[in-house]
Amino acid sequence: MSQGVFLSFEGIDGAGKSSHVEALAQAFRDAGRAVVLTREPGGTPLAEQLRALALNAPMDPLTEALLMFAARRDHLQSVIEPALARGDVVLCDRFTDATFAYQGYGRGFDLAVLEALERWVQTVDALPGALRQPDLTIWFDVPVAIAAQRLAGARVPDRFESQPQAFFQRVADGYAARAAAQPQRFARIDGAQDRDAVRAQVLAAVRSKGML
Ligand SMILES: Nc1ncnc2c1ncn2[C@@H]1O[C@H](COP(=O)(O)OP(=O)(O)O)[C@@H](O)[C@H]1O
Ligand SMILES: Cc1cn([C@H]2C[C@H](O)[C@@H](COP(=O)(O)OP(=O)(O)O)O2)c(=O)[nH]c1=O
Repeated sequence: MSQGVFLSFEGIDGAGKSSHVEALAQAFRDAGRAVVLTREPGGTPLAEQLRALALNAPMDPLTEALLMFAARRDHLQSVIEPALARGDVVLCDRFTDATFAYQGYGRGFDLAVLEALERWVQTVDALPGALRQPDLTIWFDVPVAIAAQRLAGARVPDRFESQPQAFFQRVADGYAARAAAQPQRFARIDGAQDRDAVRAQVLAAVRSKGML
């Protein structure tokens, strides 16, 4: 049986990540792997309900962080852990780095509290003494102005997408800080390139880790 693989995709809104998750899923399927394509917040019926609240209802930063982690716990227990136990490839559009980047750096919420919640939520039976983390995080790094340009007119903005560029600059700085702190887990993609170049860079990053 193959070993389970857990990949997450991160970046500010409009960075272009969602456009590439499906292409990568197909590459894994072509290589004979079973793929679970999922997203956060969301990925289970309960977590999708929490997503709708988190993205649309006004709330304070602690409530927002708790909803993100509540959704994550359900998602881990119901979808991600069973998939990894089966040996599947899990491709997750955002994971905990998004909580640090958006709630922590973007909203200015206490990073130590987020770390405590992360410990509670990502402690799983399969990993005694360790936390569940992605094996690889594909980080789409794009200047804030380019991401805003891509989003303009593309869809109706939610509570996050309607934030000012200064918010997204803090979120982007948050991703950069996390990537610098854990360089072995992050693959930085230059998301300002055209789609074909971005796709090639994503595939190369995954191949260089021996996952494909
Ligand atoms: N490399 C790219 N160049 C130009 N536009 C892009 C590129 N990648 C995605 N887009 C467009 O930018 C918008 C946001 O892309 P999306 O994949 O939804 O971003 P995200 O999931 O990171 O928010 C979409 O309209 C998409 O078609
Ligand atoms: C997972 C997660 C997402 N978010 C935000 C980032 C995005 O603005 C939003 C939804 O993410 P996403 O699914 O990437 O949005 P879209 O499909 O519209 O591109 O939720 C957080 O603030 N914290 C989190 O922990």
